[in-house]
Amino acid sequence: MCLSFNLCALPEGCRAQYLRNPVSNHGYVRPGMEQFDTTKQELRHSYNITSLSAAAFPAQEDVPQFPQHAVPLAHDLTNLSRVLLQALAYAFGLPPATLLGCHAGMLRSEGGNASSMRLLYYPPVPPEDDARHEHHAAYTRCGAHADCCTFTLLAQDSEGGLEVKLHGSEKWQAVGHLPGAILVQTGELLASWTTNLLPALLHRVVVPSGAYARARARHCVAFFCHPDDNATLPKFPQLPILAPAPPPPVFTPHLTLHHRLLNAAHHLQKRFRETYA
Ligand SMILES: O=C(O)CCC(=O)C(=O)O
Ligand SMILES: [Fe+2]
Repeated sequence: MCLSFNLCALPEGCRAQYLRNPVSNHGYVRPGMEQFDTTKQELRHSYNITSLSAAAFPAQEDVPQFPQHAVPLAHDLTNLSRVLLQALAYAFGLPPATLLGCHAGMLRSEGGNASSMRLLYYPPVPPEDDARHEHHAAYTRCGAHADCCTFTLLAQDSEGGLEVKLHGSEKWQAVGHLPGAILVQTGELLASWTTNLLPALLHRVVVPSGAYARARARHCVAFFCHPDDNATLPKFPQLPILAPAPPPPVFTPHLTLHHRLLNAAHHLQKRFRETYA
């Protein structure tokens, strides 16, 4: 969990060599490079991992033991995703390997699959800004969005701030910390495939109120499970137990894209253009 912090502690010039590659999506994302809420400053550092090859990681002298910690974690989260993909197929009455087959390339060196693991580090809110901006309006940690993937696995520390808006609700609800728990967030592709029977989960990370909490950093690991670029989307049966289908979501800035979705890779590239400066 501290890998992203250790990376952020490096001098700016040193960090620059690890900046995110816009084609592969691999690398360091500094605050401001990726913006979900353009009305606020988003205080977030991230290291996106889309390749597990040794050359893809920060040098040992810059961040000791980076691959030794990150690679096993990435394998664990990939394997957990595989279990969930089979469970999803089972729940929808599809042959168990149907979804696995569409996600065969997760974090494989050959490419052709956009899955990624993100090590997120949210720095403390600087005290001088704290005093200047009343009501904490100028900063947020992560603006509201839904993830553009099949689903996301999220492991957060105990600092708090993650909030979700459940389908059909107008209310943001805090996600509490359960030690060892992994939150599964439905993504836009799953919503599209299931014609919104499993709507994409809107979420955000707010800066907590209270000087003590605001002066503390937050860490999180997210794994974005994506289908293979060339995957043929499976047709999900409309199961009677899940009927009636819910109405289309109220706030879905990106949902209309699904109706003219050519494939998952096109959709993702469009989202990257929208969120990365
Ligand atoms: O830090 C978190 O809890 C959420 C991060 C997130 O939503 C994202 O990176 O897409
Ligand atoms: Fe997200």
